[in-house]
Amino acid sequence: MKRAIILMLDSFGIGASDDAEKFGDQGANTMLHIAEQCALGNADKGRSGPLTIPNLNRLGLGQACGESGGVFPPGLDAQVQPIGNYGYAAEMSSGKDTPSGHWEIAGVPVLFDWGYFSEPENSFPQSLLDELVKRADLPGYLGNCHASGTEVLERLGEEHMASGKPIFYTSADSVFQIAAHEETFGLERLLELCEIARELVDPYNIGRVIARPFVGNSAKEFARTGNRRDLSVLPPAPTLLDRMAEAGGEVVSIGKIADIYAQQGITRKVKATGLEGLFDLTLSEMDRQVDNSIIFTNFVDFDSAYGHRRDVPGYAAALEYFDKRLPELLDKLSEDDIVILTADHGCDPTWPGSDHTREHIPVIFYGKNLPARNVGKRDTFADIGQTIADYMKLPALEYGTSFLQE
Ligand SMILES: O=P(O)(O)O[C@H]1O[C@H](CO)[C@@H](O)[C@H]1O
Ligand SMILES: [Mn+2]
Ligand SMILES: [Mn+2]
Repeated sequence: MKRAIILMLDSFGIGASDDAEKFGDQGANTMLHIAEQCALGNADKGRSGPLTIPNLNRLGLGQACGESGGVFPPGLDAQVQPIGNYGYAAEMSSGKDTPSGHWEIAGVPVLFDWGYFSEPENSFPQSLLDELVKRADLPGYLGNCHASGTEVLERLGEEHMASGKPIFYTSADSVFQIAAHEETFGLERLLELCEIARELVDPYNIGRVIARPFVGNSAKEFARTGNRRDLSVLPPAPTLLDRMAEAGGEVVSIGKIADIYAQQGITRKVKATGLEGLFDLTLSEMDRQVDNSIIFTNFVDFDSAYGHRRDVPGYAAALEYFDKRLPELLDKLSEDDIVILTADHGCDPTWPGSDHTREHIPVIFYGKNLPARNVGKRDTFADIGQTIADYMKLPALEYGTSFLQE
């Protein structure tokens, strides 16, 4: 049995890339800064002490982070001999967003520029808003600004409930986000509204419309639910996932993977909420023992619950939880399975603002028969997809170099 299990730790960057300055992110380093804050005793909420991720470190994560940013993350054992292939990759794509990162990993970098709604206030064109109000028969809208998704709920959630006007907001990413109450506005209605918005933002070249349903009765109680939906444009070319599906293999999407690839190349789709649920589902999908398959999980909480919220102890605790469970997953590997641990961009919780950070991502491959080594700096995330394509004996992708051939 031969499978590639891809564990995408959404936003887990390991050091600013050479072009980070262009994004205002020079010096950002999600992993290093979390480890530093933990080592300093500044992340003792709900957890304590140095960042404890021995299993990830054994695969080569500490070394990869050290090589990427020039500083070995404090608290991790620098003497450990990695058992994985480890390195780091820079992004070729123009943006530091989720689809760009995911598609490039699967061999399809985004070489064009996305459209952005860059004005902090009155962010959306009036004609777009008017059309959306008309087509979706809305009493109006709230927001129309750049915002953090949790702050905007605190600020406008109650007014939304009282008026029935949905909350429109965006960020530094190419997104049109719509927050609405699951019960008072209705989940179905929110999803329909997002479908209309998707059509209307196409001419603006916007990567995603995101439905952000929430529940709760007052500003203090509002909580976003697992019913988030990402309506993405199609990847510009076939990805690793399409290659696998065309070759008759199985491609399992766990979490938001299918949404991010706009359902392309996915043969099976399962969902769960939260780190624990996503981890459990990854294990149960592995238990199905389907030969010639890709099992691809997006662990979104690292990004949405901790990175964007600038929550260092939360991010650290999530990494430690993930690390603790990793041996269960490694125990399920057959002789020919490989596990890939990576990310799609950074979201340094010590960085100003609430946006992503332009960073290198970890490139960690582990398989029982894969000799451990340092694969160094990779010039594109696509090296990950190309290496998987090579390992799974799929036709070569257009971008990326397989490090199995080096
Ligand atoms: O602040 P929240 O709603 O989590 O939004 C974040 O999530 C979006 C998609 O990843 C990003 O564009 C960023 O705006
Ligand atoms: Mn992401
Ligand atoms: Mn994000």
